[in-house]
Amino acid sequence: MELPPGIIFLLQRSHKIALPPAFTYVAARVLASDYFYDFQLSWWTLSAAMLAGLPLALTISVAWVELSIKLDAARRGAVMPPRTGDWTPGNILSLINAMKSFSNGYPGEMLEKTCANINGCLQQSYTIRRQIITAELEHMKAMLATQFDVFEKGSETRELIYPLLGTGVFAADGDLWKFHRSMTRPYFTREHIGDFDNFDRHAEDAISQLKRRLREGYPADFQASGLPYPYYVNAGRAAGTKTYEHPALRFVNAFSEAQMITAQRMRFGSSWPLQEFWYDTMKEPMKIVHRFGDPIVAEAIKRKREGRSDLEEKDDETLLENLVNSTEDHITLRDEIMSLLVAGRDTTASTLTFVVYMLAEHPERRPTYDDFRDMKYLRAVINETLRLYPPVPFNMRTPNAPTVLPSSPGSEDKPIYIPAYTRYTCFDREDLWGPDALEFDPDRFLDHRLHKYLTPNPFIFIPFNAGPRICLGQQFAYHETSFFLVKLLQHFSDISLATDAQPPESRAPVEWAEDATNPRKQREKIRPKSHLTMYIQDGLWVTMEEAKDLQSQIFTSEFYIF
Ligand code: HEM
Repeated sequence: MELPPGIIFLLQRSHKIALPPAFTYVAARVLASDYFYDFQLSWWTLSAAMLAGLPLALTISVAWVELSIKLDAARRGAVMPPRTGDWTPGNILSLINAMKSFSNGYPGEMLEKTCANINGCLQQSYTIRRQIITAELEHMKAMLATQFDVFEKGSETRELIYPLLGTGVFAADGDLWKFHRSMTRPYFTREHIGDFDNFDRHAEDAISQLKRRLREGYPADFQASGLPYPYYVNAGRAAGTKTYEHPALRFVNAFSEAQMITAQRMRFGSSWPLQEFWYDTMKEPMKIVHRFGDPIVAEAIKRKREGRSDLEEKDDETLLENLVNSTEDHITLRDEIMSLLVAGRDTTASTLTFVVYMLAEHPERRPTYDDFRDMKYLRAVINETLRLYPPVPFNMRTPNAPTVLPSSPGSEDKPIYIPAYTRYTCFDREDLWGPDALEFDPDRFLDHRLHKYLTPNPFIFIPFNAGPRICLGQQFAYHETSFFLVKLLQHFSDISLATDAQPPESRAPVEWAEDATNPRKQREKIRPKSHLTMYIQDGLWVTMEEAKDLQSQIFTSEFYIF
């Protein structure tokens, strides 16, 4: 029998919970002995003292940690970042607003406002868990590159991600991370990331599905797999009838659900079992995920053992076939594939979805046939979309030892002391990108603005991260995204949003359009959301006109220039 998560959580901490009352009890008995003072406590007083023991011990241990942090910071000539999160009425209100903003607000807005107010870096500790949030580029640089060995993913992240991704490359640190990275890297050769036949097969399939749906006279959800019908069509169907029930789609839905739960757990940290006290909500979705994935992994191992291969050339090798060359361990392979699915599938899907959204909203910015000849403009369109809608919108690190980061505006030129650390990504800041930072304008990656803002300050644009843990699939992602977009624009001449097909609860709230303080939010037609990656709530519904004449074949060797 398996115990519920909440009970396991309490049992694991039972010694810590039981120790203070036990200590109080033993102390009372000792004091009550003849040897000491024969100091008798009534049963009620003793019970009250035992109950008070736990909060008292907690308070003493928090005060002790605070004191040692202060002393260590002073010893290093550093200061702590300004603090929010004490239980004052104003802060409680802002905590409630932050929680509301998470479910209903504009993504990142709360953090952006907070960071703008504090002008750099702050610590937040509403519970005994401390987070440090920063908008300082120098801090990001230190964390991702110059102090890479100190800033790890950390054991808490590992524990939270484990049910979804096991020990795969994403959550691993140290030697395990090196092992996973070196196991995965060989796939990203020029031959594989430029395997256009593979891209072509999938692009053709997606485009023919889109055409089929559009020819039926319905808008299509560009973000979804399996192309659902608009909500108003489904509403007319008998209850319980599903548009599709393909095993791959059940896998996709279960995988998304598991990512949502993981993101939710990351908000609570290691105390997540208190939220899911009686039932582990990951169980069901992960059963479906593994039921779909396990036979595929098992088959790849079997084929390797039997020495079978249908491959005509090594370039045709799939990622899994490549990974099997490094290990035949089922769980390691499964973990790696899961990690690469989150890393590679959802991020590129997110990029493509938001590019199509931007193309629908900015028809004047659509790349033309001539732009394809020189792929620079297409790349600028992709980069501009990544800037405004980064598929990995936030990131976290935990230092494996106390450390200091460079000073920030509020720290009087003193370094910032870091006992634990979180970073967040800020790609649309006017102080970093200029007064038009909130506009969609791919030219900023091509004209004088490139040299003015990005060239001297490369850390203002890190959608793929930076340093030793930089995204392994960056070039693959650019190739795949560019190839698909070129193909899409060959087949469709016009893209428009079909906002009426967007389920009402996922349309951009009316208040957004009225918020004159944020022109970007004012213009938004969809609701951007994020679990581990960014997505559009309930999909991106579009109509597209089929091009009269298919644009001529344009894939030349220039494509390899990236
Ligand atoms: C536009 C698409 C993509 C974006 C924006 C993106 C972004 C990122 C980011 C921000 C990270 C760092 C995550 C962290 O530190 O926690 C990362 C890591 C990674 N990405 Fe990507 N990625 C994309 C596509 C891909 C693709 C297509 C693949 C593979 C097929 C891939 C494979 C990886 C891997 C293996 C890592 C882990 C690297 C490590 O920890 O050493 N990514 N990616």
